[in-house]
Amino acid sequence: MPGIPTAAVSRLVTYLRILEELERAQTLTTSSGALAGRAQVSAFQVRKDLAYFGRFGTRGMGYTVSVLKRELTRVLGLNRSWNVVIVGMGRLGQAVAHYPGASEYQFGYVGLFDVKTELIGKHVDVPAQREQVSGLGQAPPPRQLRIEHIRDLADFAQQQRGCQQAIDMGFLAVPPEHAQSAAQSLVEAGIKGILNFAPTLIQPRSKEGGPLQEISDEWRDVMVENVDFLVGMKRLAFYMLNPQLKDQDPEERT
Ligand SMILES: NC(=O)c1ccc[n+]([C@@H]2O[C@H](COP(=O)([O-])OP(=O)(O)OC[C@H]3O[C@@H](n4cnc5c(N)ncnc54)[C@H](O)[C@@H]3O)[C@@H](O)[C@H]2O)c1
Repeated sequence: MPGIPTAAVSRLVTYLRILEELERAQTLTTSSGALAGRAQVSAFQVRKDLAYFGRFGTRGMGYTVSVLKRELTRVLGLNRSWNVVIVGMGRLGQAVAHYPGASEYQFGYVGLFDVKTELIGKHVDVPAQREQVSGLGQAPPPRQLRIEHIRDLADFAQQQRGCQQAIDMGFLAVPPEHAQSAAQSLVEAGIKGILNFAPTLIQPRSKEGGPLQEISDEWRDVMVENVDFLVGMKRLAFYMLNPQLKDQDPEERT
């Protein structure tokens, strides 16, 4: 598959959300025009984004909502479960742990880590993982997880692998000055996906003695996604002051 623009993948998430709303409203079919209207992009853009992954509709007939929803769920990898640990159980870590939305997409918290003595051993309610992606069933009651010390992460990850429950992702919710070392702990524990909430860039470690761009083995294939709501606020401020500069990306024009 050729490289796919990040913006296209973000839009797929938006289309999936729209399809879920359509399904809740018991709408059976939709079209690229209708999806485009709700997603505020062009119909051409919707067709182009979907075409990266295959053919989902019938020309002139549009899309069956349930089929397109199922296909986008599959394309986005949301039809399988993802085991997640949260590193940093301060204000943000606790809020993320409690938020039930992630479990609707099979993101299940399996471990919570921190360094603060007063937090270690504390139990935190996390949402139970849903068996089905449909999100229509009754939410199961929450589970409790114990906050562990970050130095126990590698052993914990190994135990998880031993029972076929390998950790897929780590959510990094530590202060920026600790983000790099916490990311290193995740990577040394064999975790390949990092969702970094700290306002700092995580740098892959280079091979010892090698050139800077030569990534060390444990960092190979590690994916880092940065999440920062302040980026959205700054962009909003810019466009509020410069509304005439708000335009679609060139690739979004029909
Ligand atoms: N992306 C966003 O939109 C967004 C929003 C809010 C906060 N943040 C960022 O998220 C991070 C956390 O914010 P907060 O308000 O929860 O901070 P906080 O101080 O309440 O919590 C941080 C926690 O990380 C722990 N910690 C420090 N070093 C650690 C390590 N090496 N391993 C494990 N745990 C460690 C601390 O003991 C503390 O409990 C900050 O970097 C903040 O800037 C991002």
